[in-house]
Amino acid sequence: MLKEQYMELALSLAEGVKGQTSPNPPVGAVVVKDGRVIGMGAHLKAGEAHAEVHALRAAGKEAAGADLYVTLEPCSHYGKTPPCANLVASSGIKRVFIATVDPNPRVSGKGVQKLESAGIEVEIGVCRERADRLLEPFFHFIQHQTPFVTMKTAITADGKTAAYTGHSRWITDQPAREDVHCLRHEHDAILVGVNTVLQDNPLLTTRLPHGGKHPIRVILDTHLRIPITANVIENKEADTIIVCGSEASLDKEEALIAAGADVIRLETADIHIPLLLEKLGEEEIMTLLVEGGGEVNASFFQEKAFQRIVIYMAPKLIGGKMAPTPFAGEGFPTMDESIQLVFDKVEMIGQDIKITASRKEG
Ligand SMILES: Nc1c(/N=C/[C@H](O)[C@H](O)[C@H](O)COP(=O)(O)O)[nH]c(=O)[nH]c1=O
Ligand SMILES: Nc1c(N[C@@H]2O[C@H](COP(=O)(O)O)[C@@H](O)[C@H]2O)[nH]c(=O)[nH]c1=O
Ligand SMILES: [Zn+2]
Repeated sequence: MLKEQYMELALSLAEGVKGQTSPNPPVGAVVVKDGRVIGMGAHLKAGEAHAEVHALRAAGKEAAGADLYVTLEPCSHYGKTPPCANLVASSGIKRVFIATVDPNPRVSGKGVQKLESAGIEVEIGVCRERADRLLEPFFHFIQHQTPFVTMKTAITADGKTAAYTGHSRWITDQPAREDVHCLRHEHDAILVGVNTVLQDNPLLTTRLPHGGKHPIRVILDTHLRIPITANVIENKEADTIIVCGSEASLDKEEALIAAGADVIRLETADIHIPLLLEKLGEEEIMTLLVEGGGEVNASFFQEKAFQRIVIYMAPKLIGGKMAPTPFAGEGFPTMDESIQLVFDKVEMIGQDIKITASRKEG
């Protein structure tokens, strides 16, 4: 096999653990000797062994003189686990192929230095693009200490999120709705506004045939209008954080805490998105899925406080000038001021179209 094929094996391991390693990155590693894979592994959970440790453990003594393929530069610091670079050096590995380097200031470049000073040949950049794409949320989190935000919206072909009557179930078909649950599984937290809770009374849990991790539920509710009996409060499968403004009723806050929810009371009367994201970053929420409704989407949209957007478009036309749009609020006055996206991927999910786009920086 070619070096790219071994790195792609390591990348598929890393992609397989996406969403479960937060606030650590998803990393995969493969040990190869004389054209045979003799060890492989992925980082499974923050605080546990890193990918290289699992792969080298599987290789055992055979690792001496072998090649290591790893999707992220081996770490060189003592976090919750000892540095991988030292282990790689002491295991007798001859060459290390790295897909991309770790921007974590405690790590970047130091891992490579350690390997090279131990006489190990290092090659950087094998399948770099695919690794950078997978690690984008982690790199964002390390750089900003705020969650990497993905917005998700489901619209009819004429861009509506419901009929003018508010009726919305369903716009997209079962396969696309199941795909949304895969998104939820991959995210540390899911955020909606209290209007969505009042209208849809959603569970916001991950319901997949083969199971899946439930994201923390974050509800933006400036004046604590959420009913104590809401599904997101009564359902205990996932934690629920209610975010309110400084003027919200203290009694209601107490009642919500007594009902098992966490409450984040901001220092400001309104909810400012940048401040909210700092607070969620402090909770070590590395990836956030914003499922709207229109007002909440508009606030992230106005602040350009999202990095990616996933649009599910159904082959339906509902019409109605009063029918809701995914981004309420005032909007921008001219096309020049519109938010520029890059369409990364367009695919069919059953009868629906799934568009994955990144917000163009700058
Ligand atoms: N109405 C549609 C959607 N509507 C999404 C709304 O956020 C709605 O509140 C949640 O889907 C309900 O959450 P839960 O399932 O109870 O956890 N989303 C979609 O992808 N397609 C649609 O047709
Ligand atoms: N998950 C991962 C790495 N993650 C790196 O190590 C940091 C976490 O260290 P710790 O607290 O000890 O788990 C994390 O922020 C990132 O820089 N490095 C690797 O060599 N391989 C791995 O599989
Ligand atoms: Zn490590």
